[in-house]
Amino acid sequence: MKLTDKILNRTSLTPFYTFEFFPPRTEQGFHNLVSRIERLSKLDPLGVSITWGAGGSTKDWSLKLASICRNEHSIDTTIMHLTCTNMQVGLVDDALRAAKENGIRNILALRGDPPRGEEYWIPTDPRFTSAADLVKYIKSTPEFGDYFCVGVAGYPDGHTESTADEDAQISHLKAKVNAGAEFIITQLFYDADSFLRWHSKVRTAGINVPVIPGVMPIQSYASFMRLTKLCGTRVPQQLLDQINPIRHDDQLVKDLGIRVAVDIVRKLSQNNIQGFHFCTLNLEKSVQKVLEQLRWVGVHAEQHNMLISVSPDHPRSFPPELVITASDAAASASYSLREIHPGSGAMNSAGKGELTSAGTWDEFPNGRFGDSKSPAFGVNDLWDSGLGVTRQQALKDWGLPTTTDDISSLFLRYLKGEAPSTPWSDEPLQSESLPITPHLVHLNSKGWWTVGSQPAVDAVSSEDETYGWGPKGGYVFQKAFVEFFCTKADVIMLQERIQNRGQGWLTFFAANMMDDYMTNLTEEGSNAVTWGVFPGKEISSSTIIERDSFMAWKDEAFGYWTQWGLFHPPDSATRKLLESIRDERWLMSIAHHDYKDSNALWDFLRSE
Ligand SMILES: Cc1cc2nc3c(=O)[nH]c(=O)nc-3n(C[C@H](O)[C@H](O)[C@H](O)COP(=O)(O)OP(=O)(O)OC[C@H]3O[C@@H](n4cnc5c(N)ncnc54)[C@H](O)[C@@H]3O)c2cc1C
Ligand SMILES: NC(=O)c1ccc[n+]([C@@H]2O[C@H](COP(=O)([O-])OP(=O)(O)OC[C@H]3O[C@@H](n4cnc5c(N)ncnc54)[C@H](O)[C@@H]3O)[C@@H](O)[C@H]2O)c1
Repeated sequence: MKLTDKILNRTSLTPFYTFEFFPPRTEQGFHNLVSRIERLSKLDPLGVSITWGAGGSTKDWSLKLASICRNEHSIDTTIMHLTCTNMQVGLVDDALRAAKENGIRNILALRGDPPRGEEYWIPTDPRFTSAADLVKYIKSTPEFGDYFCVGVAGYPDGHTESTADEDAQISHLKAKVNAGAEFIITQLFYDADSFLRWHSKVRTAGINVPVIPGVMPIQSYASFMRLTKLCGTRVPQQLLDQINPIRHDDQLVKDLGIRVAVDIVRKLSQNNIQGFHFCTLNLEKSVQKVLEQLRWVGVHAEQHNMLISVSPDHPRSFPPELVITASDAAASASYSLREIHPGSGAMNSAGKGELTSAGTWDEFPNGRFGDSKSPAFGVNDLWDSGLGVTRQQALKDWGLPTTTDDISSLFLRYLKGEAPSTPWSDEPLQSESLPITPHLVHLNSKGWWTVGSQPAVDAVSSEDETYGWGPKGGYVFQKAFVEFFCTKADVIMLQERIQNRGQGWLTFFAANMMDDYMTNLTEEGSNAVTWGVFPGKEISSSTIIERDSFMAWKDEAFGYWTQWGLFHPPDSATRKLLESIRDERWLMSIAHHDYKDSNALWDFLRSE
């Protein structure tokens, strides 16, 4: 069903809400997301939306997920995001056709990555340079025009790239509506007053289609800081003052995130905003809590709904498992660090409290890269926008390498703080890396280009400024690991040394672009390399290195060589170098399990 029809046909005055999901990185994550969406559909969202990886990078998974929502979970209002720039010729039509064949009637029409100029030399569809082009195209193509309800994005805090003032940006939004857009979903924001001011300007400008504000309950300090930066969202000082002192306590951060989302939604709904778009980050607990606290789901919702329904004959009904009692509410008020992994049986248990127990297994860990089975695994940005830098920035920061020594030199400059980033590390080294920096310098000097690492840590306070995470009063542990690109000969040499001299302390994964793979772990082998022990909780592992997560990450890691190369002409020495490295090198991850010996990994790697 078209979203606009669904909005028009509503009888309840309770605001509506939609949930946004992205296609997970791993098959297990995908499978778990499907169950998650099924559970969340019981919260009675008006619809769900599925993001589209930049340039079509997730096209098959986005379509599959949208189709499952529409056809298996009977979420008749499924919105598929679709970007148009940097898409290969024909992909827009293919995607629209596939959506139509699967009964998906709503498209969020987006521009996507900034259009690439000729300098990129890849064949992309020249018809599309902005979202307005896509809206016009859908609406003017007989095959699609009437079938799809088309929405566009709005930016209450302004668009990151735009230098235009607010009025000009609102005129641009109006141009998208004039082109045929029927609803607007907004970018995330955390200043409700500022949103209301922007919204009233939007209405004054004559934009009358539904405007659905994007709300993201904060899930972790790191993802909040990263995503607000990427989206150009202004974070009010008051919120920074609240979150900064608790940033090491994941539980308190999640609780704050729920409170902030509830406050924003409450304020907006008191000011006649009729619907909300929740960015779930593929997690379910926070959104569920927000809706409970607003009393839009649960036993209160029925009372609330009865009170404000337009027609008392048609109150919104809720499935019995969502009707929570006072004791359930008390139990769910405190989160459990318990990891209920899929397959343990808990995922399938139906009935009262189902959402609470089945949905929490991956709330924590939310550490460095989490659990590959989690639908939320590997979320670095919301739509896979890749390197996230402009060509000018890439040239400025990473130069024009033509030899492998130039590459080593970039990595060394990064480690010394002289280069702000590498394609694999968009932020400067974290303070935890300082004690191991000389070792990293040594590895990079010999052409083992490191992309990630951590030092060994033995029972440091969970409140420690550098290493701490999780609730207060706990202790955290880390095994040393390092991940780097090297030659196949290096992988074979290290494999032999690990086997002959590692005394069982070292495990590794290595793979190349073509999925050739080596490890000394068994098929099911898994390494928890970061864990914490907290009062009254089970042990929590926040970083696990295992086959699936490594293989998902290595695809991304090799993809960055390709994306870096695209900044340079095909015949250039730089492009050729980057592509040959991508095609020939391996990515290797080595962990040392003796976390009590902080030098063990580094001594091993230095020994000849
Ligand atoms: C709710 C939401 C969902 C999203 N989902 C995805 C997703 O699934 N996948 C993905 O890759 N990205 C997604 N994005 C990100 C989006 O692709 C980027 O923000 C992109 O940079 C801009 O897309 P747009 O559709 O808003 O572009 P446009 O509306 O085309 O605007 C792009 C830029 O050009 C400026 N501009 C263009 N024409 C004019 C004009 N005539 N006058 C003035 N300014 C102009 C705009 O102000 C803006 O700065 C999403 C964003 C939002 C808010
Ligand atoms: N299963 C896996 O093997 C897997 C899966 C996903 C991600 N990853 C790794 O996780 C990293 C991304 O995780 P994150 O977003 O939490 O990263 P992060 O920013 O937290 O960095 C992780 C750690 O690596 C250090 N680091 C950063 N750049 C480095 C470099 N060039 N050399 C050595 N150390 C460096 C940082 O200081 C930090 O201590 C990737 O770089 C990758 O190494 C691994």
